[in-house]
Amino acid sequence: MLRRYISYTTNKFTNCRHVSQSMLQSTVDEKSGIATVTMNKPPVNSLNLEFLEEIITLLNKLQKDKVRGMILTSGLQKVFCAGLDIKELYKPNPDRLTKFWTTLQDTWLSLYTTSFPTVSVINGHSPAGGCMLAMSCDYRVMVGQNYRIGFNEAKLGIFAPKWFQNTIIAVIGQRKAEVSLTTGKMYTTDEALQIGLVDETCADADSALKKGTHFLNNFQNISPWAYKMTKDINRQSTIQWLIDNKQKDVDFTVEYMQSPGVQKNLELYLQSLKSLPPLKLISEIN
Ligand SMILES: CC/C=C\C/C=C\CCC/C=C/CC(=O)SCCNC(=O)CCNC(=O)[C@H](O)C(C)(C)COP(=O)(O)OP(=O)(O)OC[C@H]1O[C@@H](n2cnc3c(N)ncnc32)[C@H](O)[C@@H]1OP(=O)(O)O
Repeated sequence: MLRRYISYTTNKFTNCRHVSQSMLQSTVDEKSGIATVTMNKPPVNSLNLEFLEEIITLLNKLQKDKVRGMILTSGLQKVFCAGLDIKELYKPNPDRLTKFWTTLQDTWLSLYTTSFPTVSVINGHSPAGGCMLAMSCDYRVMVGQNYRIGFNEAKLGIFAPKWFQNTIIAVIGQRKAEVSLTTGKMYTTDEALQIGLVDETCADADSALKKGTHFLNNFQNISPWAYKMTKDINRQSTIQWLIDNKQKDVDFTVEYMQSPGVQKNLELYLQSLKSLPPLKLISEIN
């Protein structure tokens, strides 16, 4: 297990509080109370067990600190988040896979039900679980024209669980979600804006952070209680479904992922990741 550490410092010149874990950096602006959380797990911010555990720990901390909002972004050059770490799914140890999937459910529950508003600034490619991370925030701003976003699970020969699909339906609607999930299409920034996968686009990361802050400022005069109750009621059926079916979802996934057909598909996909030239894969799957 990676050595993990958390440190808290306050910078007296910028009035920002920094929380640094090994794969996540968080800076809270003292004046606005907005936390900027930067994912930094090279090469591609893939979601493995330890990374998910860090995300949950940080969300709990931000909740305890009563931040007013959070912006989630990436510190990497061209990837927001490459989705689930495929190494957690390929030739898995059943005990670890059980823990991984349970932690994934808990991460989603924590992020989807935060007591503070959340924005993702998508400053790089964002396939599958990476797109889901963005969908689980309240608002999305995508940067530039060079990146792709979408749900390419079908291209890996796997499918997204019900709670995952319902989260997408809540954002883009049933029909678009079905087409998007069954075709595995990866969208350009403009296409993503057009189908409602993202709320705004802009040329550079700085402007995207400003747009994110602008969205969070909408809540300055909204009671945190009214915000949280409204969000809970809106998202209740999907959240409740997962709470009621957590164990079933884990048992099914652990069995399904270990089946020979799924393992063969993942093996072929991992090989294609290695053999294709940089970024070819994402463009191939458009
Ligand atoms: C709150 C919870 C949120 C969400 C989750 C909820 C539910 C999830 C349930 C649904 C299931 C989802 C399934 C998935 O997410 S599977 C993952 C799908 N991801 C992909 O298909 C991305 C594949 N990667 C790429 O297309 C490119 O790597 C990318 C465009 C991202 C970056 O290209 P670049 O040229 O910059 O880098 P590469 O040379 O391709 O990669 C560098 C090394 O990283 C390895 N890699 C890439 N992606 C992954 C990954 N997802 N998992 C593990 N490893 C990955 C790649 O193999 C390279 O490795 P080395 O060759 O250097 O060893």
